[in-house]
Amino acid sequence: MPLPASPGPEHDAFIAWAQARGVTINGVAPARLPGRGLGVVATREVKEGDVLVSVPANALLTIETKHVKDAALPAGEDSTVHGRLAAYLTVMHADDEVEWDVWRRVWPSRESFEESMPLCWEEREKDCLPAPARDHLAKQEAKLDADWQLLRDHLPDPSDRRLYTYYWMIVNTRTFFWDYPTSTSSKPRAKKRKLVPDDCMALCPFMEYFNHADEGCTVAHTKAGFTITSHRAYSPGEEIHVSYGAHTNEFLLVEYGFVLAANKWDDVRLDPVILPKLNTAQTELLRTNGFLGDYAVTPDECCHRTQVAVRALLLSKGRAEGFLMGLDSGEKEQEQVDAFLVECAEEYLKMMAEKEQKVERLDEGERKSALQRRWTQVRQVLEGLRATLTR
Ligand SMILES: C[S@@+](CC[C@H](N)C(=O)[O-])C[C@H]1O[C@@H](n2cnc3c(N)ncnc32)[C@H](O)[C@@H]1O
Repeated sequence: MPLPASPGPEHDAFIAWAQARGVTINGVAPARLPGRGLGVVATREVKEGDVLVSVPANALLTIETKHVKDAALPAGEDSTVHGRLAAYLTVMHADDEVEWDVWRRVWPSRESFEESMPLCWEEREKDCLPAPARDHLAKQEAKLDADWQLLRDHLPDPSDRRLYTYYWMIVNTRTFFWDYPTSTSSKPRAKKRKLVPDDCMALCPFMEYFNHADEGCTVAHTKAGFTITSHRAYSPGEEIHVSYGAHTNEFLLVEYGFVLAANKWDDVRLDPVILPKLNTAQTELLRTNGFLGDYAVTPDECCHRTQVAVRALLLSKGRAEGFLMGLDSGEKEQEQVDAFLVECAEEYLKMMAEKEQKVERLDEGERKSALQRRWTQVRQVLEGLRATLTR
């Protein structure tokens, strides 16, 4: 594979700046990749176990970084790391002197986020998302709104929600999990603070160039900083990924603005057809046992939660409980359960036809293509499942 050209002088300047801060880059470089913005490719033969990138803790941008602390943003209980980092970036937006100016010059534009991220879509476009993605988006909107309400008065323009949203998405899509927030302070033995996982965030120079795949290089961190180590061999010119986590395509669409063509973690949730069928007692049985919702299916199988929910619908409370508690293998009624699941798949296929028509009426562009891709995948999963269960 030919080696790609540098994506531009701003990237060369950023890499030189990062290296001067102790970032090591070994056998990889950023490149422009169709449909994925920038990504990382191998510049030589890479072997499994090669350390490709290392980033020292003092090169990270976290809420412990001195100039972030100096911004003196509210740090009370309700203030999230996500919100504060986004506020810091917003405060610095018009400051040309900021030391990391060269870094933000390699970030995607506001316009490109606004195309890809459902958070910025119009209501009629959001309405075309599958229900579980729409629910996830509502939670994300609530988080953004809480951060915005808490921090807006500390920003240069408290009415510019659009700019704050841009930096909030930068933090959302470009940070790595970092739970040693005090390691950049002068106290090396400082205890690890207890943070909720959502709040363990650091912007990591260069590492953020890596795109996601369902399997990728190993990302590790210690108090000293991060390393990215190859999990397999790569040829020169080949794209190298990290995995952002075991995420479904609907999670990726809402959190990162894309869906993967091949994703071993993907599934379709049957919630929109199963939940409305449950009566109060069935709902209660499932809720009290932690089985309400998230009824995942793939073309080959239905998850245990789905098996439990269908038994709650079809069997007596006692028998459903027996299965739920693992006292009954459930084999006796498996055929009945499978037939019911085929009906659910068919109902979903009928229901989604209406959504697909709505998608067709949207303007051409990235948003419509992402929705079309997702609904095609949903259809393939449901048709595959129907074929498996009627075989
Ligand atoms: C950490 S950044 C990766 C670098 C980014 N592509 C860029 O141009 O700077 C994460 C963003 O990259 C894009 N991305 C990551 N993995 C992708 C993939 N497999 N396919 C398409 N876009 C991807 C999404 O826009 C995501 O929000």
